[in-house]
Amino acid sequence: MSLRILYGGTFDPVHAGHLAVARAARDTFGVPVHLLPAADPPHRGAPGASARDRADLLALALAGEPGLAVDERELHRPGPSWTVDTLRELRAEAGPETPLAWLLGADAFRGLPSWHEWPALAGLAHFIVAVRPGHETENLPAALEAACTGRWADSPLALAAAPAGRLFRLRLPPHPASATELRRRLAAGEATGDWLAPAVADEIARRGLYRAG
Ligand SMILES: Nc1ncnc2c1ncn2[C@@H]1O[C@H](COP(=O)(O)OP(=O)(O)OP(=O)(O)O)[C@@H](O)[C@H]1O
Ligand SMILES: O=C(O)c1ccc[n+]([C@@H]2O[C@H](COP(=O)([O-])O)[C@@H](O)[C@H]2O)c1
Repeated sequence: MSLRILYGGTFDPVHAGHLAVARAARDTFGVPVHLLPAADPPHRGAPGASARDRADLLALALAGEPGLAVDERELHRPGPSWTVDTLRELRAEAGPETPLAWLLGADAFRGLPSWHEWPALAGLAHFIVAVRPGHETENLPAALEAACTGRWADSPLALAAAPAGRLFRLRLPPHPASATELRRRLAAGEATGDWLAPAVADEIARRGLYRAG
């Protein structure tokens, strides 16, 4: 059974760094990547745009991109969008043998021990960790280092060969885009350069999103 890659995020808004990570995973593993906007993202304040707006912008960013698709399942579940719940849902649909992988940036990965029911995660999926400027995938916090020992895979093939429990470092040219910086620029009326897809920038302006006050 082929690997299914899931890429969760707040996507507030989706930017060129997200797209670079999703494309690199698609091309490295040769399978589609499903992007899941978090309705009520845990461990952070309320997003600057509604879940509906963020999901719509994500769909615009992915239009015409082969092998990248939006999965809105977290928008249909009340309460915090815990990843463990999403993975349990996906595991129930896919069955016990299908390899599942959760894709995330190195900054999010370092925070994994604070995630809801984090010891259960490795039994549900692999983790694919994308490089991000300023965030190492080495020298991990002790609890995470202990949980990762012996699980790092050198080849993408290792993830297709087991349903869950392995880790893979996704190498790509580090991309500096950040949604926090984008929201600041949008609120200040500053140029956003090439961090936003043109259709996304147009729709943000049309809906009046991320304006100051
Ligand atoms: N430039 C980037 N390079 C690598 N990974 C990234 C990059 N931007 C975001 N990610 C990863 O994508 C996922 C979703 O990120 P998120 O939507 O929180 O974007 P963000 O730019 O980190 O936003 P914010 O500044 O609001 O925290 C996370 O796993 C994050 O680590
Ligand atoms: O389940 C958790 O406890 C948890 C804690 C922090 C982040 N996450 C998920 O990790 C993904 C990236 O989060 P963020 O905040 O960097 O956009 C997104 O899908 C979040 O729902 C999940």
